[in-house]
Amino acid sequence: MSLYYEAAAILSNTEKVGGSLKSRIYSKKDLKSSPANIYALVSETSKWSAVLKEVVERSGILRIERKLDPTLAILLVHDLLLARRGIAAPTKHALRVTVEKHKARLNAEFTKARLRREFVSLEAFRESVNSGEKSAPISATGSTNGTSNGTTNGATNGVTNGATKPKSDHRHPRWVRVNILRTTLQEQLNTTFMGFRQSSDIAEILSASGKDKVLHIDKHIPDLLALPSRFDLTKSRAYQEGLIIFQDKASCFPAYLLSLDESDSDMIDACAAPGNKTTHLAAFAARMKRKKPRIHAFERSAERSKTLVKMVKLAGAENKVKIWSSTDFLATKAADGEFESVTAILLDPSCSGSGIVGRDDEVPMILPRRQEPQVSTKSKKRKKSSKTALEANLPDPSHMENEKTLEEEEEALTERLTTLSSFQAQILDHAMRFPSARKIVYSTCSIYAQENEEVVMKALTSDIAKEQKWRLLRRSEQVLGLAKWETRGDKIACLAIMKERSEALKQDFGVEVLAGEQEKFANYIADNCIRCEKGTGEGTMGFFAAGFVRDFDDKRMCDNGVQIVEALGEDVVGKAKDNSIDRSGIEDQQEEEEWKGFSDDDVIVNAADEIDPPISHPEMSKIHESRLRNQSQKRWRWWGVGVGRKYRA
Ligand SMILES: C[S@@+](CC[C@H](N)C(=O)[O-])C[C@H]1O[C@@H](n2cnc3c(N)ncnc32)[C@H](O)[C@@H]1O
Repeated sequence: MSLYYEAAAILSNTEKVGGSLKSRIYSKKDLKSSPANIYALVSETSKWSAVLKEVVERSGILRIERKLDPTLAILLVHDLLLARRGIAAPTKHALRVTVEKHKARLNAEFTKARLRREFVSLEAFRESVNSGEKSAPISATGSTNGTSNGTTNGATNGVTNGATKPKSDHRHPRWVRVNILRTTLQEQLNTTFMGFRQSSDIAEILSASGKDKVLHIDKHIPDLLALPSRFDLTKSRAYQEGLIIFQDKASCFPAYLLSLDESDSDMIDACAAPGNKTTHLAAFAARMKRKKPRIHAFERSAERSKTLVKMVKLAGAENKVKIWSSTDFLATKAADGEFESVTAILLDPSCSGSGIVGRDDEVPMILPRRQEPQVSTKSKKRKKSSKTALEANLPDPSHMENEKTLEEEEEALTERLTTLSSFQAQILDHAMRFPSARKIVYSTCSIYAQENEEVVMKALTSDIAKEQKWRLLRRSEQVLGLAKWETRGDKIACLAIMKERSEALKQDFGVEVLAGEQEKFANYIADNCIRCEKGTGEGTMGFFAAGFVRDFDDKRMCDNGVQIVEALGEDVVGKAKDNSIDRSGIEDQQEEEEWKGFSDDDVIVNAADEIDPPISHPEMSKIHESRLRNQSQKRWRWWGVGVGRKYRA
């Protein structure tokens, strides 16, 4: 019986453990039931949850059985109605008895739910739900009001009360990258995908069922295919032998954006595990004719390093990749001879993972609403009249409790983003120090501007960027597929960041950027950045990528100041006072706040997992405290140093 309690507890995630549902199950040490059984129960119930919500609500069992909570109820009702052996508990177990008492009523509601969806048999209904088709909730009028991809409204446990409409009507396709280190696109089309119809329209893939043999060849990234979301390729020879790799389209942007050419030498993948981008880089490197570059792949976590080793081997990239297992990229010496010929760096650091599809939508569970017990009209009236006028005007205490939790959650998120953003800026700063590097691609699977545009803007105005003449890779210079990609950086966020700092600039240094020019600069930055949105018709996860370059030969081109002037026009106003800034104090602070690292407690399941370690290191709270104390002053100064100098120039 622990199976149902344990599954319900993991779904509720009251301890707010980070990571995907799968990793939460498999990393929990004290489970009595098998993790595989728990995961199977939860994911099967998830598929049916829109239907089961209706069945449970219409049967009214939550009103009668007060000890049953909605999560437990939906799991038990799933097994009662749909599992071959029914509820997995002794016949006399109290929970089993409680639910089985209502078997006739539940069965009747389940049949009605099936007929409302116009399925003549249970088999047809099952087949459809398993392929991800019509399990959508049915409204009172009988029309569907969403898909089974229930929304979580930002909740971390993947559970919704079913009252809200799912966020998006788009399914997420199964993206498959053909690994050209082992095969070719044509070979895969002739073998693994033999008999598949090719569709030029991604929309067709998004709406296809798991059984449809249809694929779409992506028009932005080479050797990338989209298949229906539930199409199972895990048992195919091609997947098991590394001929194809599951990799979201957005996650293919960074290696492609690095646009390796014959002038490139060695490269670094600074945050490599599980290795999707490392092996993608290796695939591009394999196309280089003149040189045989080496890829240095760094991974700080020992556990993840093992996965990296496996994935690199499976992809056939061992002879191209030097794996630096359990090695912190930040601890490398940029001037070390080993890295003297590194020309390109890929930075895909730990992030909030907020863009990942499958983290919060992975096992969407649409729960039935709690139902109040039926109270007789008489007692209702009595209750109502006993409330004083004052009591009636007080907010509902349960609502207050919710508000507090939301506030706390928001605060925790802000704190987390601040920490991540400063780590990301630090790693970008470090990458800019490699003497021969002339290309860097920075990426995250985050939707938050703090981890994206803000990091880019900080980096652009950092001392090292100015010293080493790094600038943003312009859209017009990007590889064609990505220059054509229409979803660009967040202009509004860029403008807000610009304004925020501009005010500080004015106060600290007397530099003023006129409103119109701020907008121009913000648009310029945003247009050179690339974003992917999740839940759109493009079928990508939420993602961000930006490139930085420096051209050794053309000093004018690579001058960061020139770039800003270029964006704003020569007549930009900059009335900088000649304030000399004591940089040493700022550097000392940064030294003190040396990065202590994240706890990497996610379980890596396969190479398709874009896993970011949740932050739960006890050292973190100490770092936060000191960081928060110093943060705002430091942030303004950091920005001020770069931009201030430019305007003084
Ligand atoms: C977003 S994941 C990378 C995903 C990977 N690029 C891919 O496409 O498969 C970030 C990884 O960077 C690692 N990491 C974080 N900080 C690091 C550091 N300072 N040095 C090396 N690895 C780091 C984390 O352990 C994590 O495995």
